[in-house]
Amino acid sequence: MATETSVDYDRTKELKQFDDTKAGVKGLVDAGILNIPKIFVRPAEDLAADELNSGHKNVEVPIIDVSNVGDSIRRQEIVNEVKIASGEWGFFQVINHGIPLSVLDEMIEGIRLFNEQDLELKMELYSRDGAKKVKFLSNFDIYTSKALDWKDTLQLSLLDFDPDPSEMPPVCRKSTMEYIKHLKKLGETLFELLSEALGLQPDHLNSIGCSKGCSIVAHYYPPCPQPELTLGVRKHADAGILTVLLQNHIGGLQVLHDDQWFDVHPIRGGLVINIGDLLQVLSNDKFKSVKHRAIASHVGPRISVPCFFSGHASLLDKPFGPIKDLLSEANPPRYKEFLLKEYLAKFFSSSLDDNKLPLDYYKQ
Ligand SMILES: O=C(O)CCC(=O)C(=O)O
Ligand SMILES: [Fe+2]
Repeated sequence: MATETSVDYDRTKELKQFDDTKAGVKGLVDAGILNIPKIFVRPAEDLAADELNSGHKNVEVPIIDVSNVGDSIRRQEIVNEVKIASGEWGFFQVINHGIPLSVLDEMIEGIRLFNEQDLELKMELYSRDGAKKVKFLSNFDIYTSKALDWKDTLQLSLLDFDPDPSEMPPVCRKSTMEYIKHLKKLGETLFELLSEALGLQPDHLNSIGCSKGCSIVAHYYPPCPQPELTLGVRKHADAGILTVLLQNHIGGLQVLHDDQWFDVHPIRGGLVINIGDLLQVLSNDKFKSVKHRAIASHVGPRISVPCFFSGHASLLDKPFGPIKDLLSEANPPRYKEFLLKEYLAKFFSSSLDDNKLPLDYYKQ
């Protein structure tokens, strides 16, 4: 018992020392470390378990070409592809979605510049304050996780998709504002397609507020000297409604499908879309929120910019559960109704390592 306490104490101290630098993982790499600190090393049993199910390569996460989505025949085909991908994989990539390549490239470049600017400027934003709309940090669950992830994050909460530009970090302000404008439109299109894929009116998910608010969580994964000992992001499912993820060319995102990890290969100009826990609930399990992770790598930086659509703030106090129009005697609700604010509080107070997901509390 005494030993356990002293081990815990040392770990807590190390975590705090790392946190206090406010320099994140990039700070470690800039200092020239050759061995990753212990706080990033995954438990031996997790490392061993990975050996069993790595690397099935001959099947790809579905790629959906959404050009001509306004053409009624093509739209039906796209809706069908979205339905199959959302039900079987929980993941797909979209291409020809209408966001110009220059906007995507500049968004990634803005995040690179943010992370590579003078440390003093980044440190000013380093915070764990949940109320802050713009903040920089490493590992949101730093003090509760089994091992830290090899990444730093810039978090931007965009309630109503209408941020005040002056709150954005200057170095990525213009690129982010431009990207957000396009993202809002793409979000609405995706929620239309997903509504149709569920057999609902096209505006159903938009009209309940699904596309009305999001958080952009831009990750910067520095090159890692011992990538086999850690991860970029641990295995988890996304807690929101829908995630739209932009990534640079490095790769590393993997999806769990049939108990195997599959790489999500970066496609230039493509965006990765995945169903979050809340859309699994809304769809009464027709769509799957699937576990995924990002591996660490000797090469980098990898940059990824997930946008988590989590709905309009007005949803927070209303009962949330499977969409009533989808329910019948043959398809009874698989979740009891809950309040989104309670669900989110559960998510943010737990760690990505927790076996019991917030969603499990409401399963019936
Ligand atoms: O960086 C990635 O590709 C994945 C990030 C992710 O899954 C997350 O932030 O929830
Ligand atoms: Fe995720």
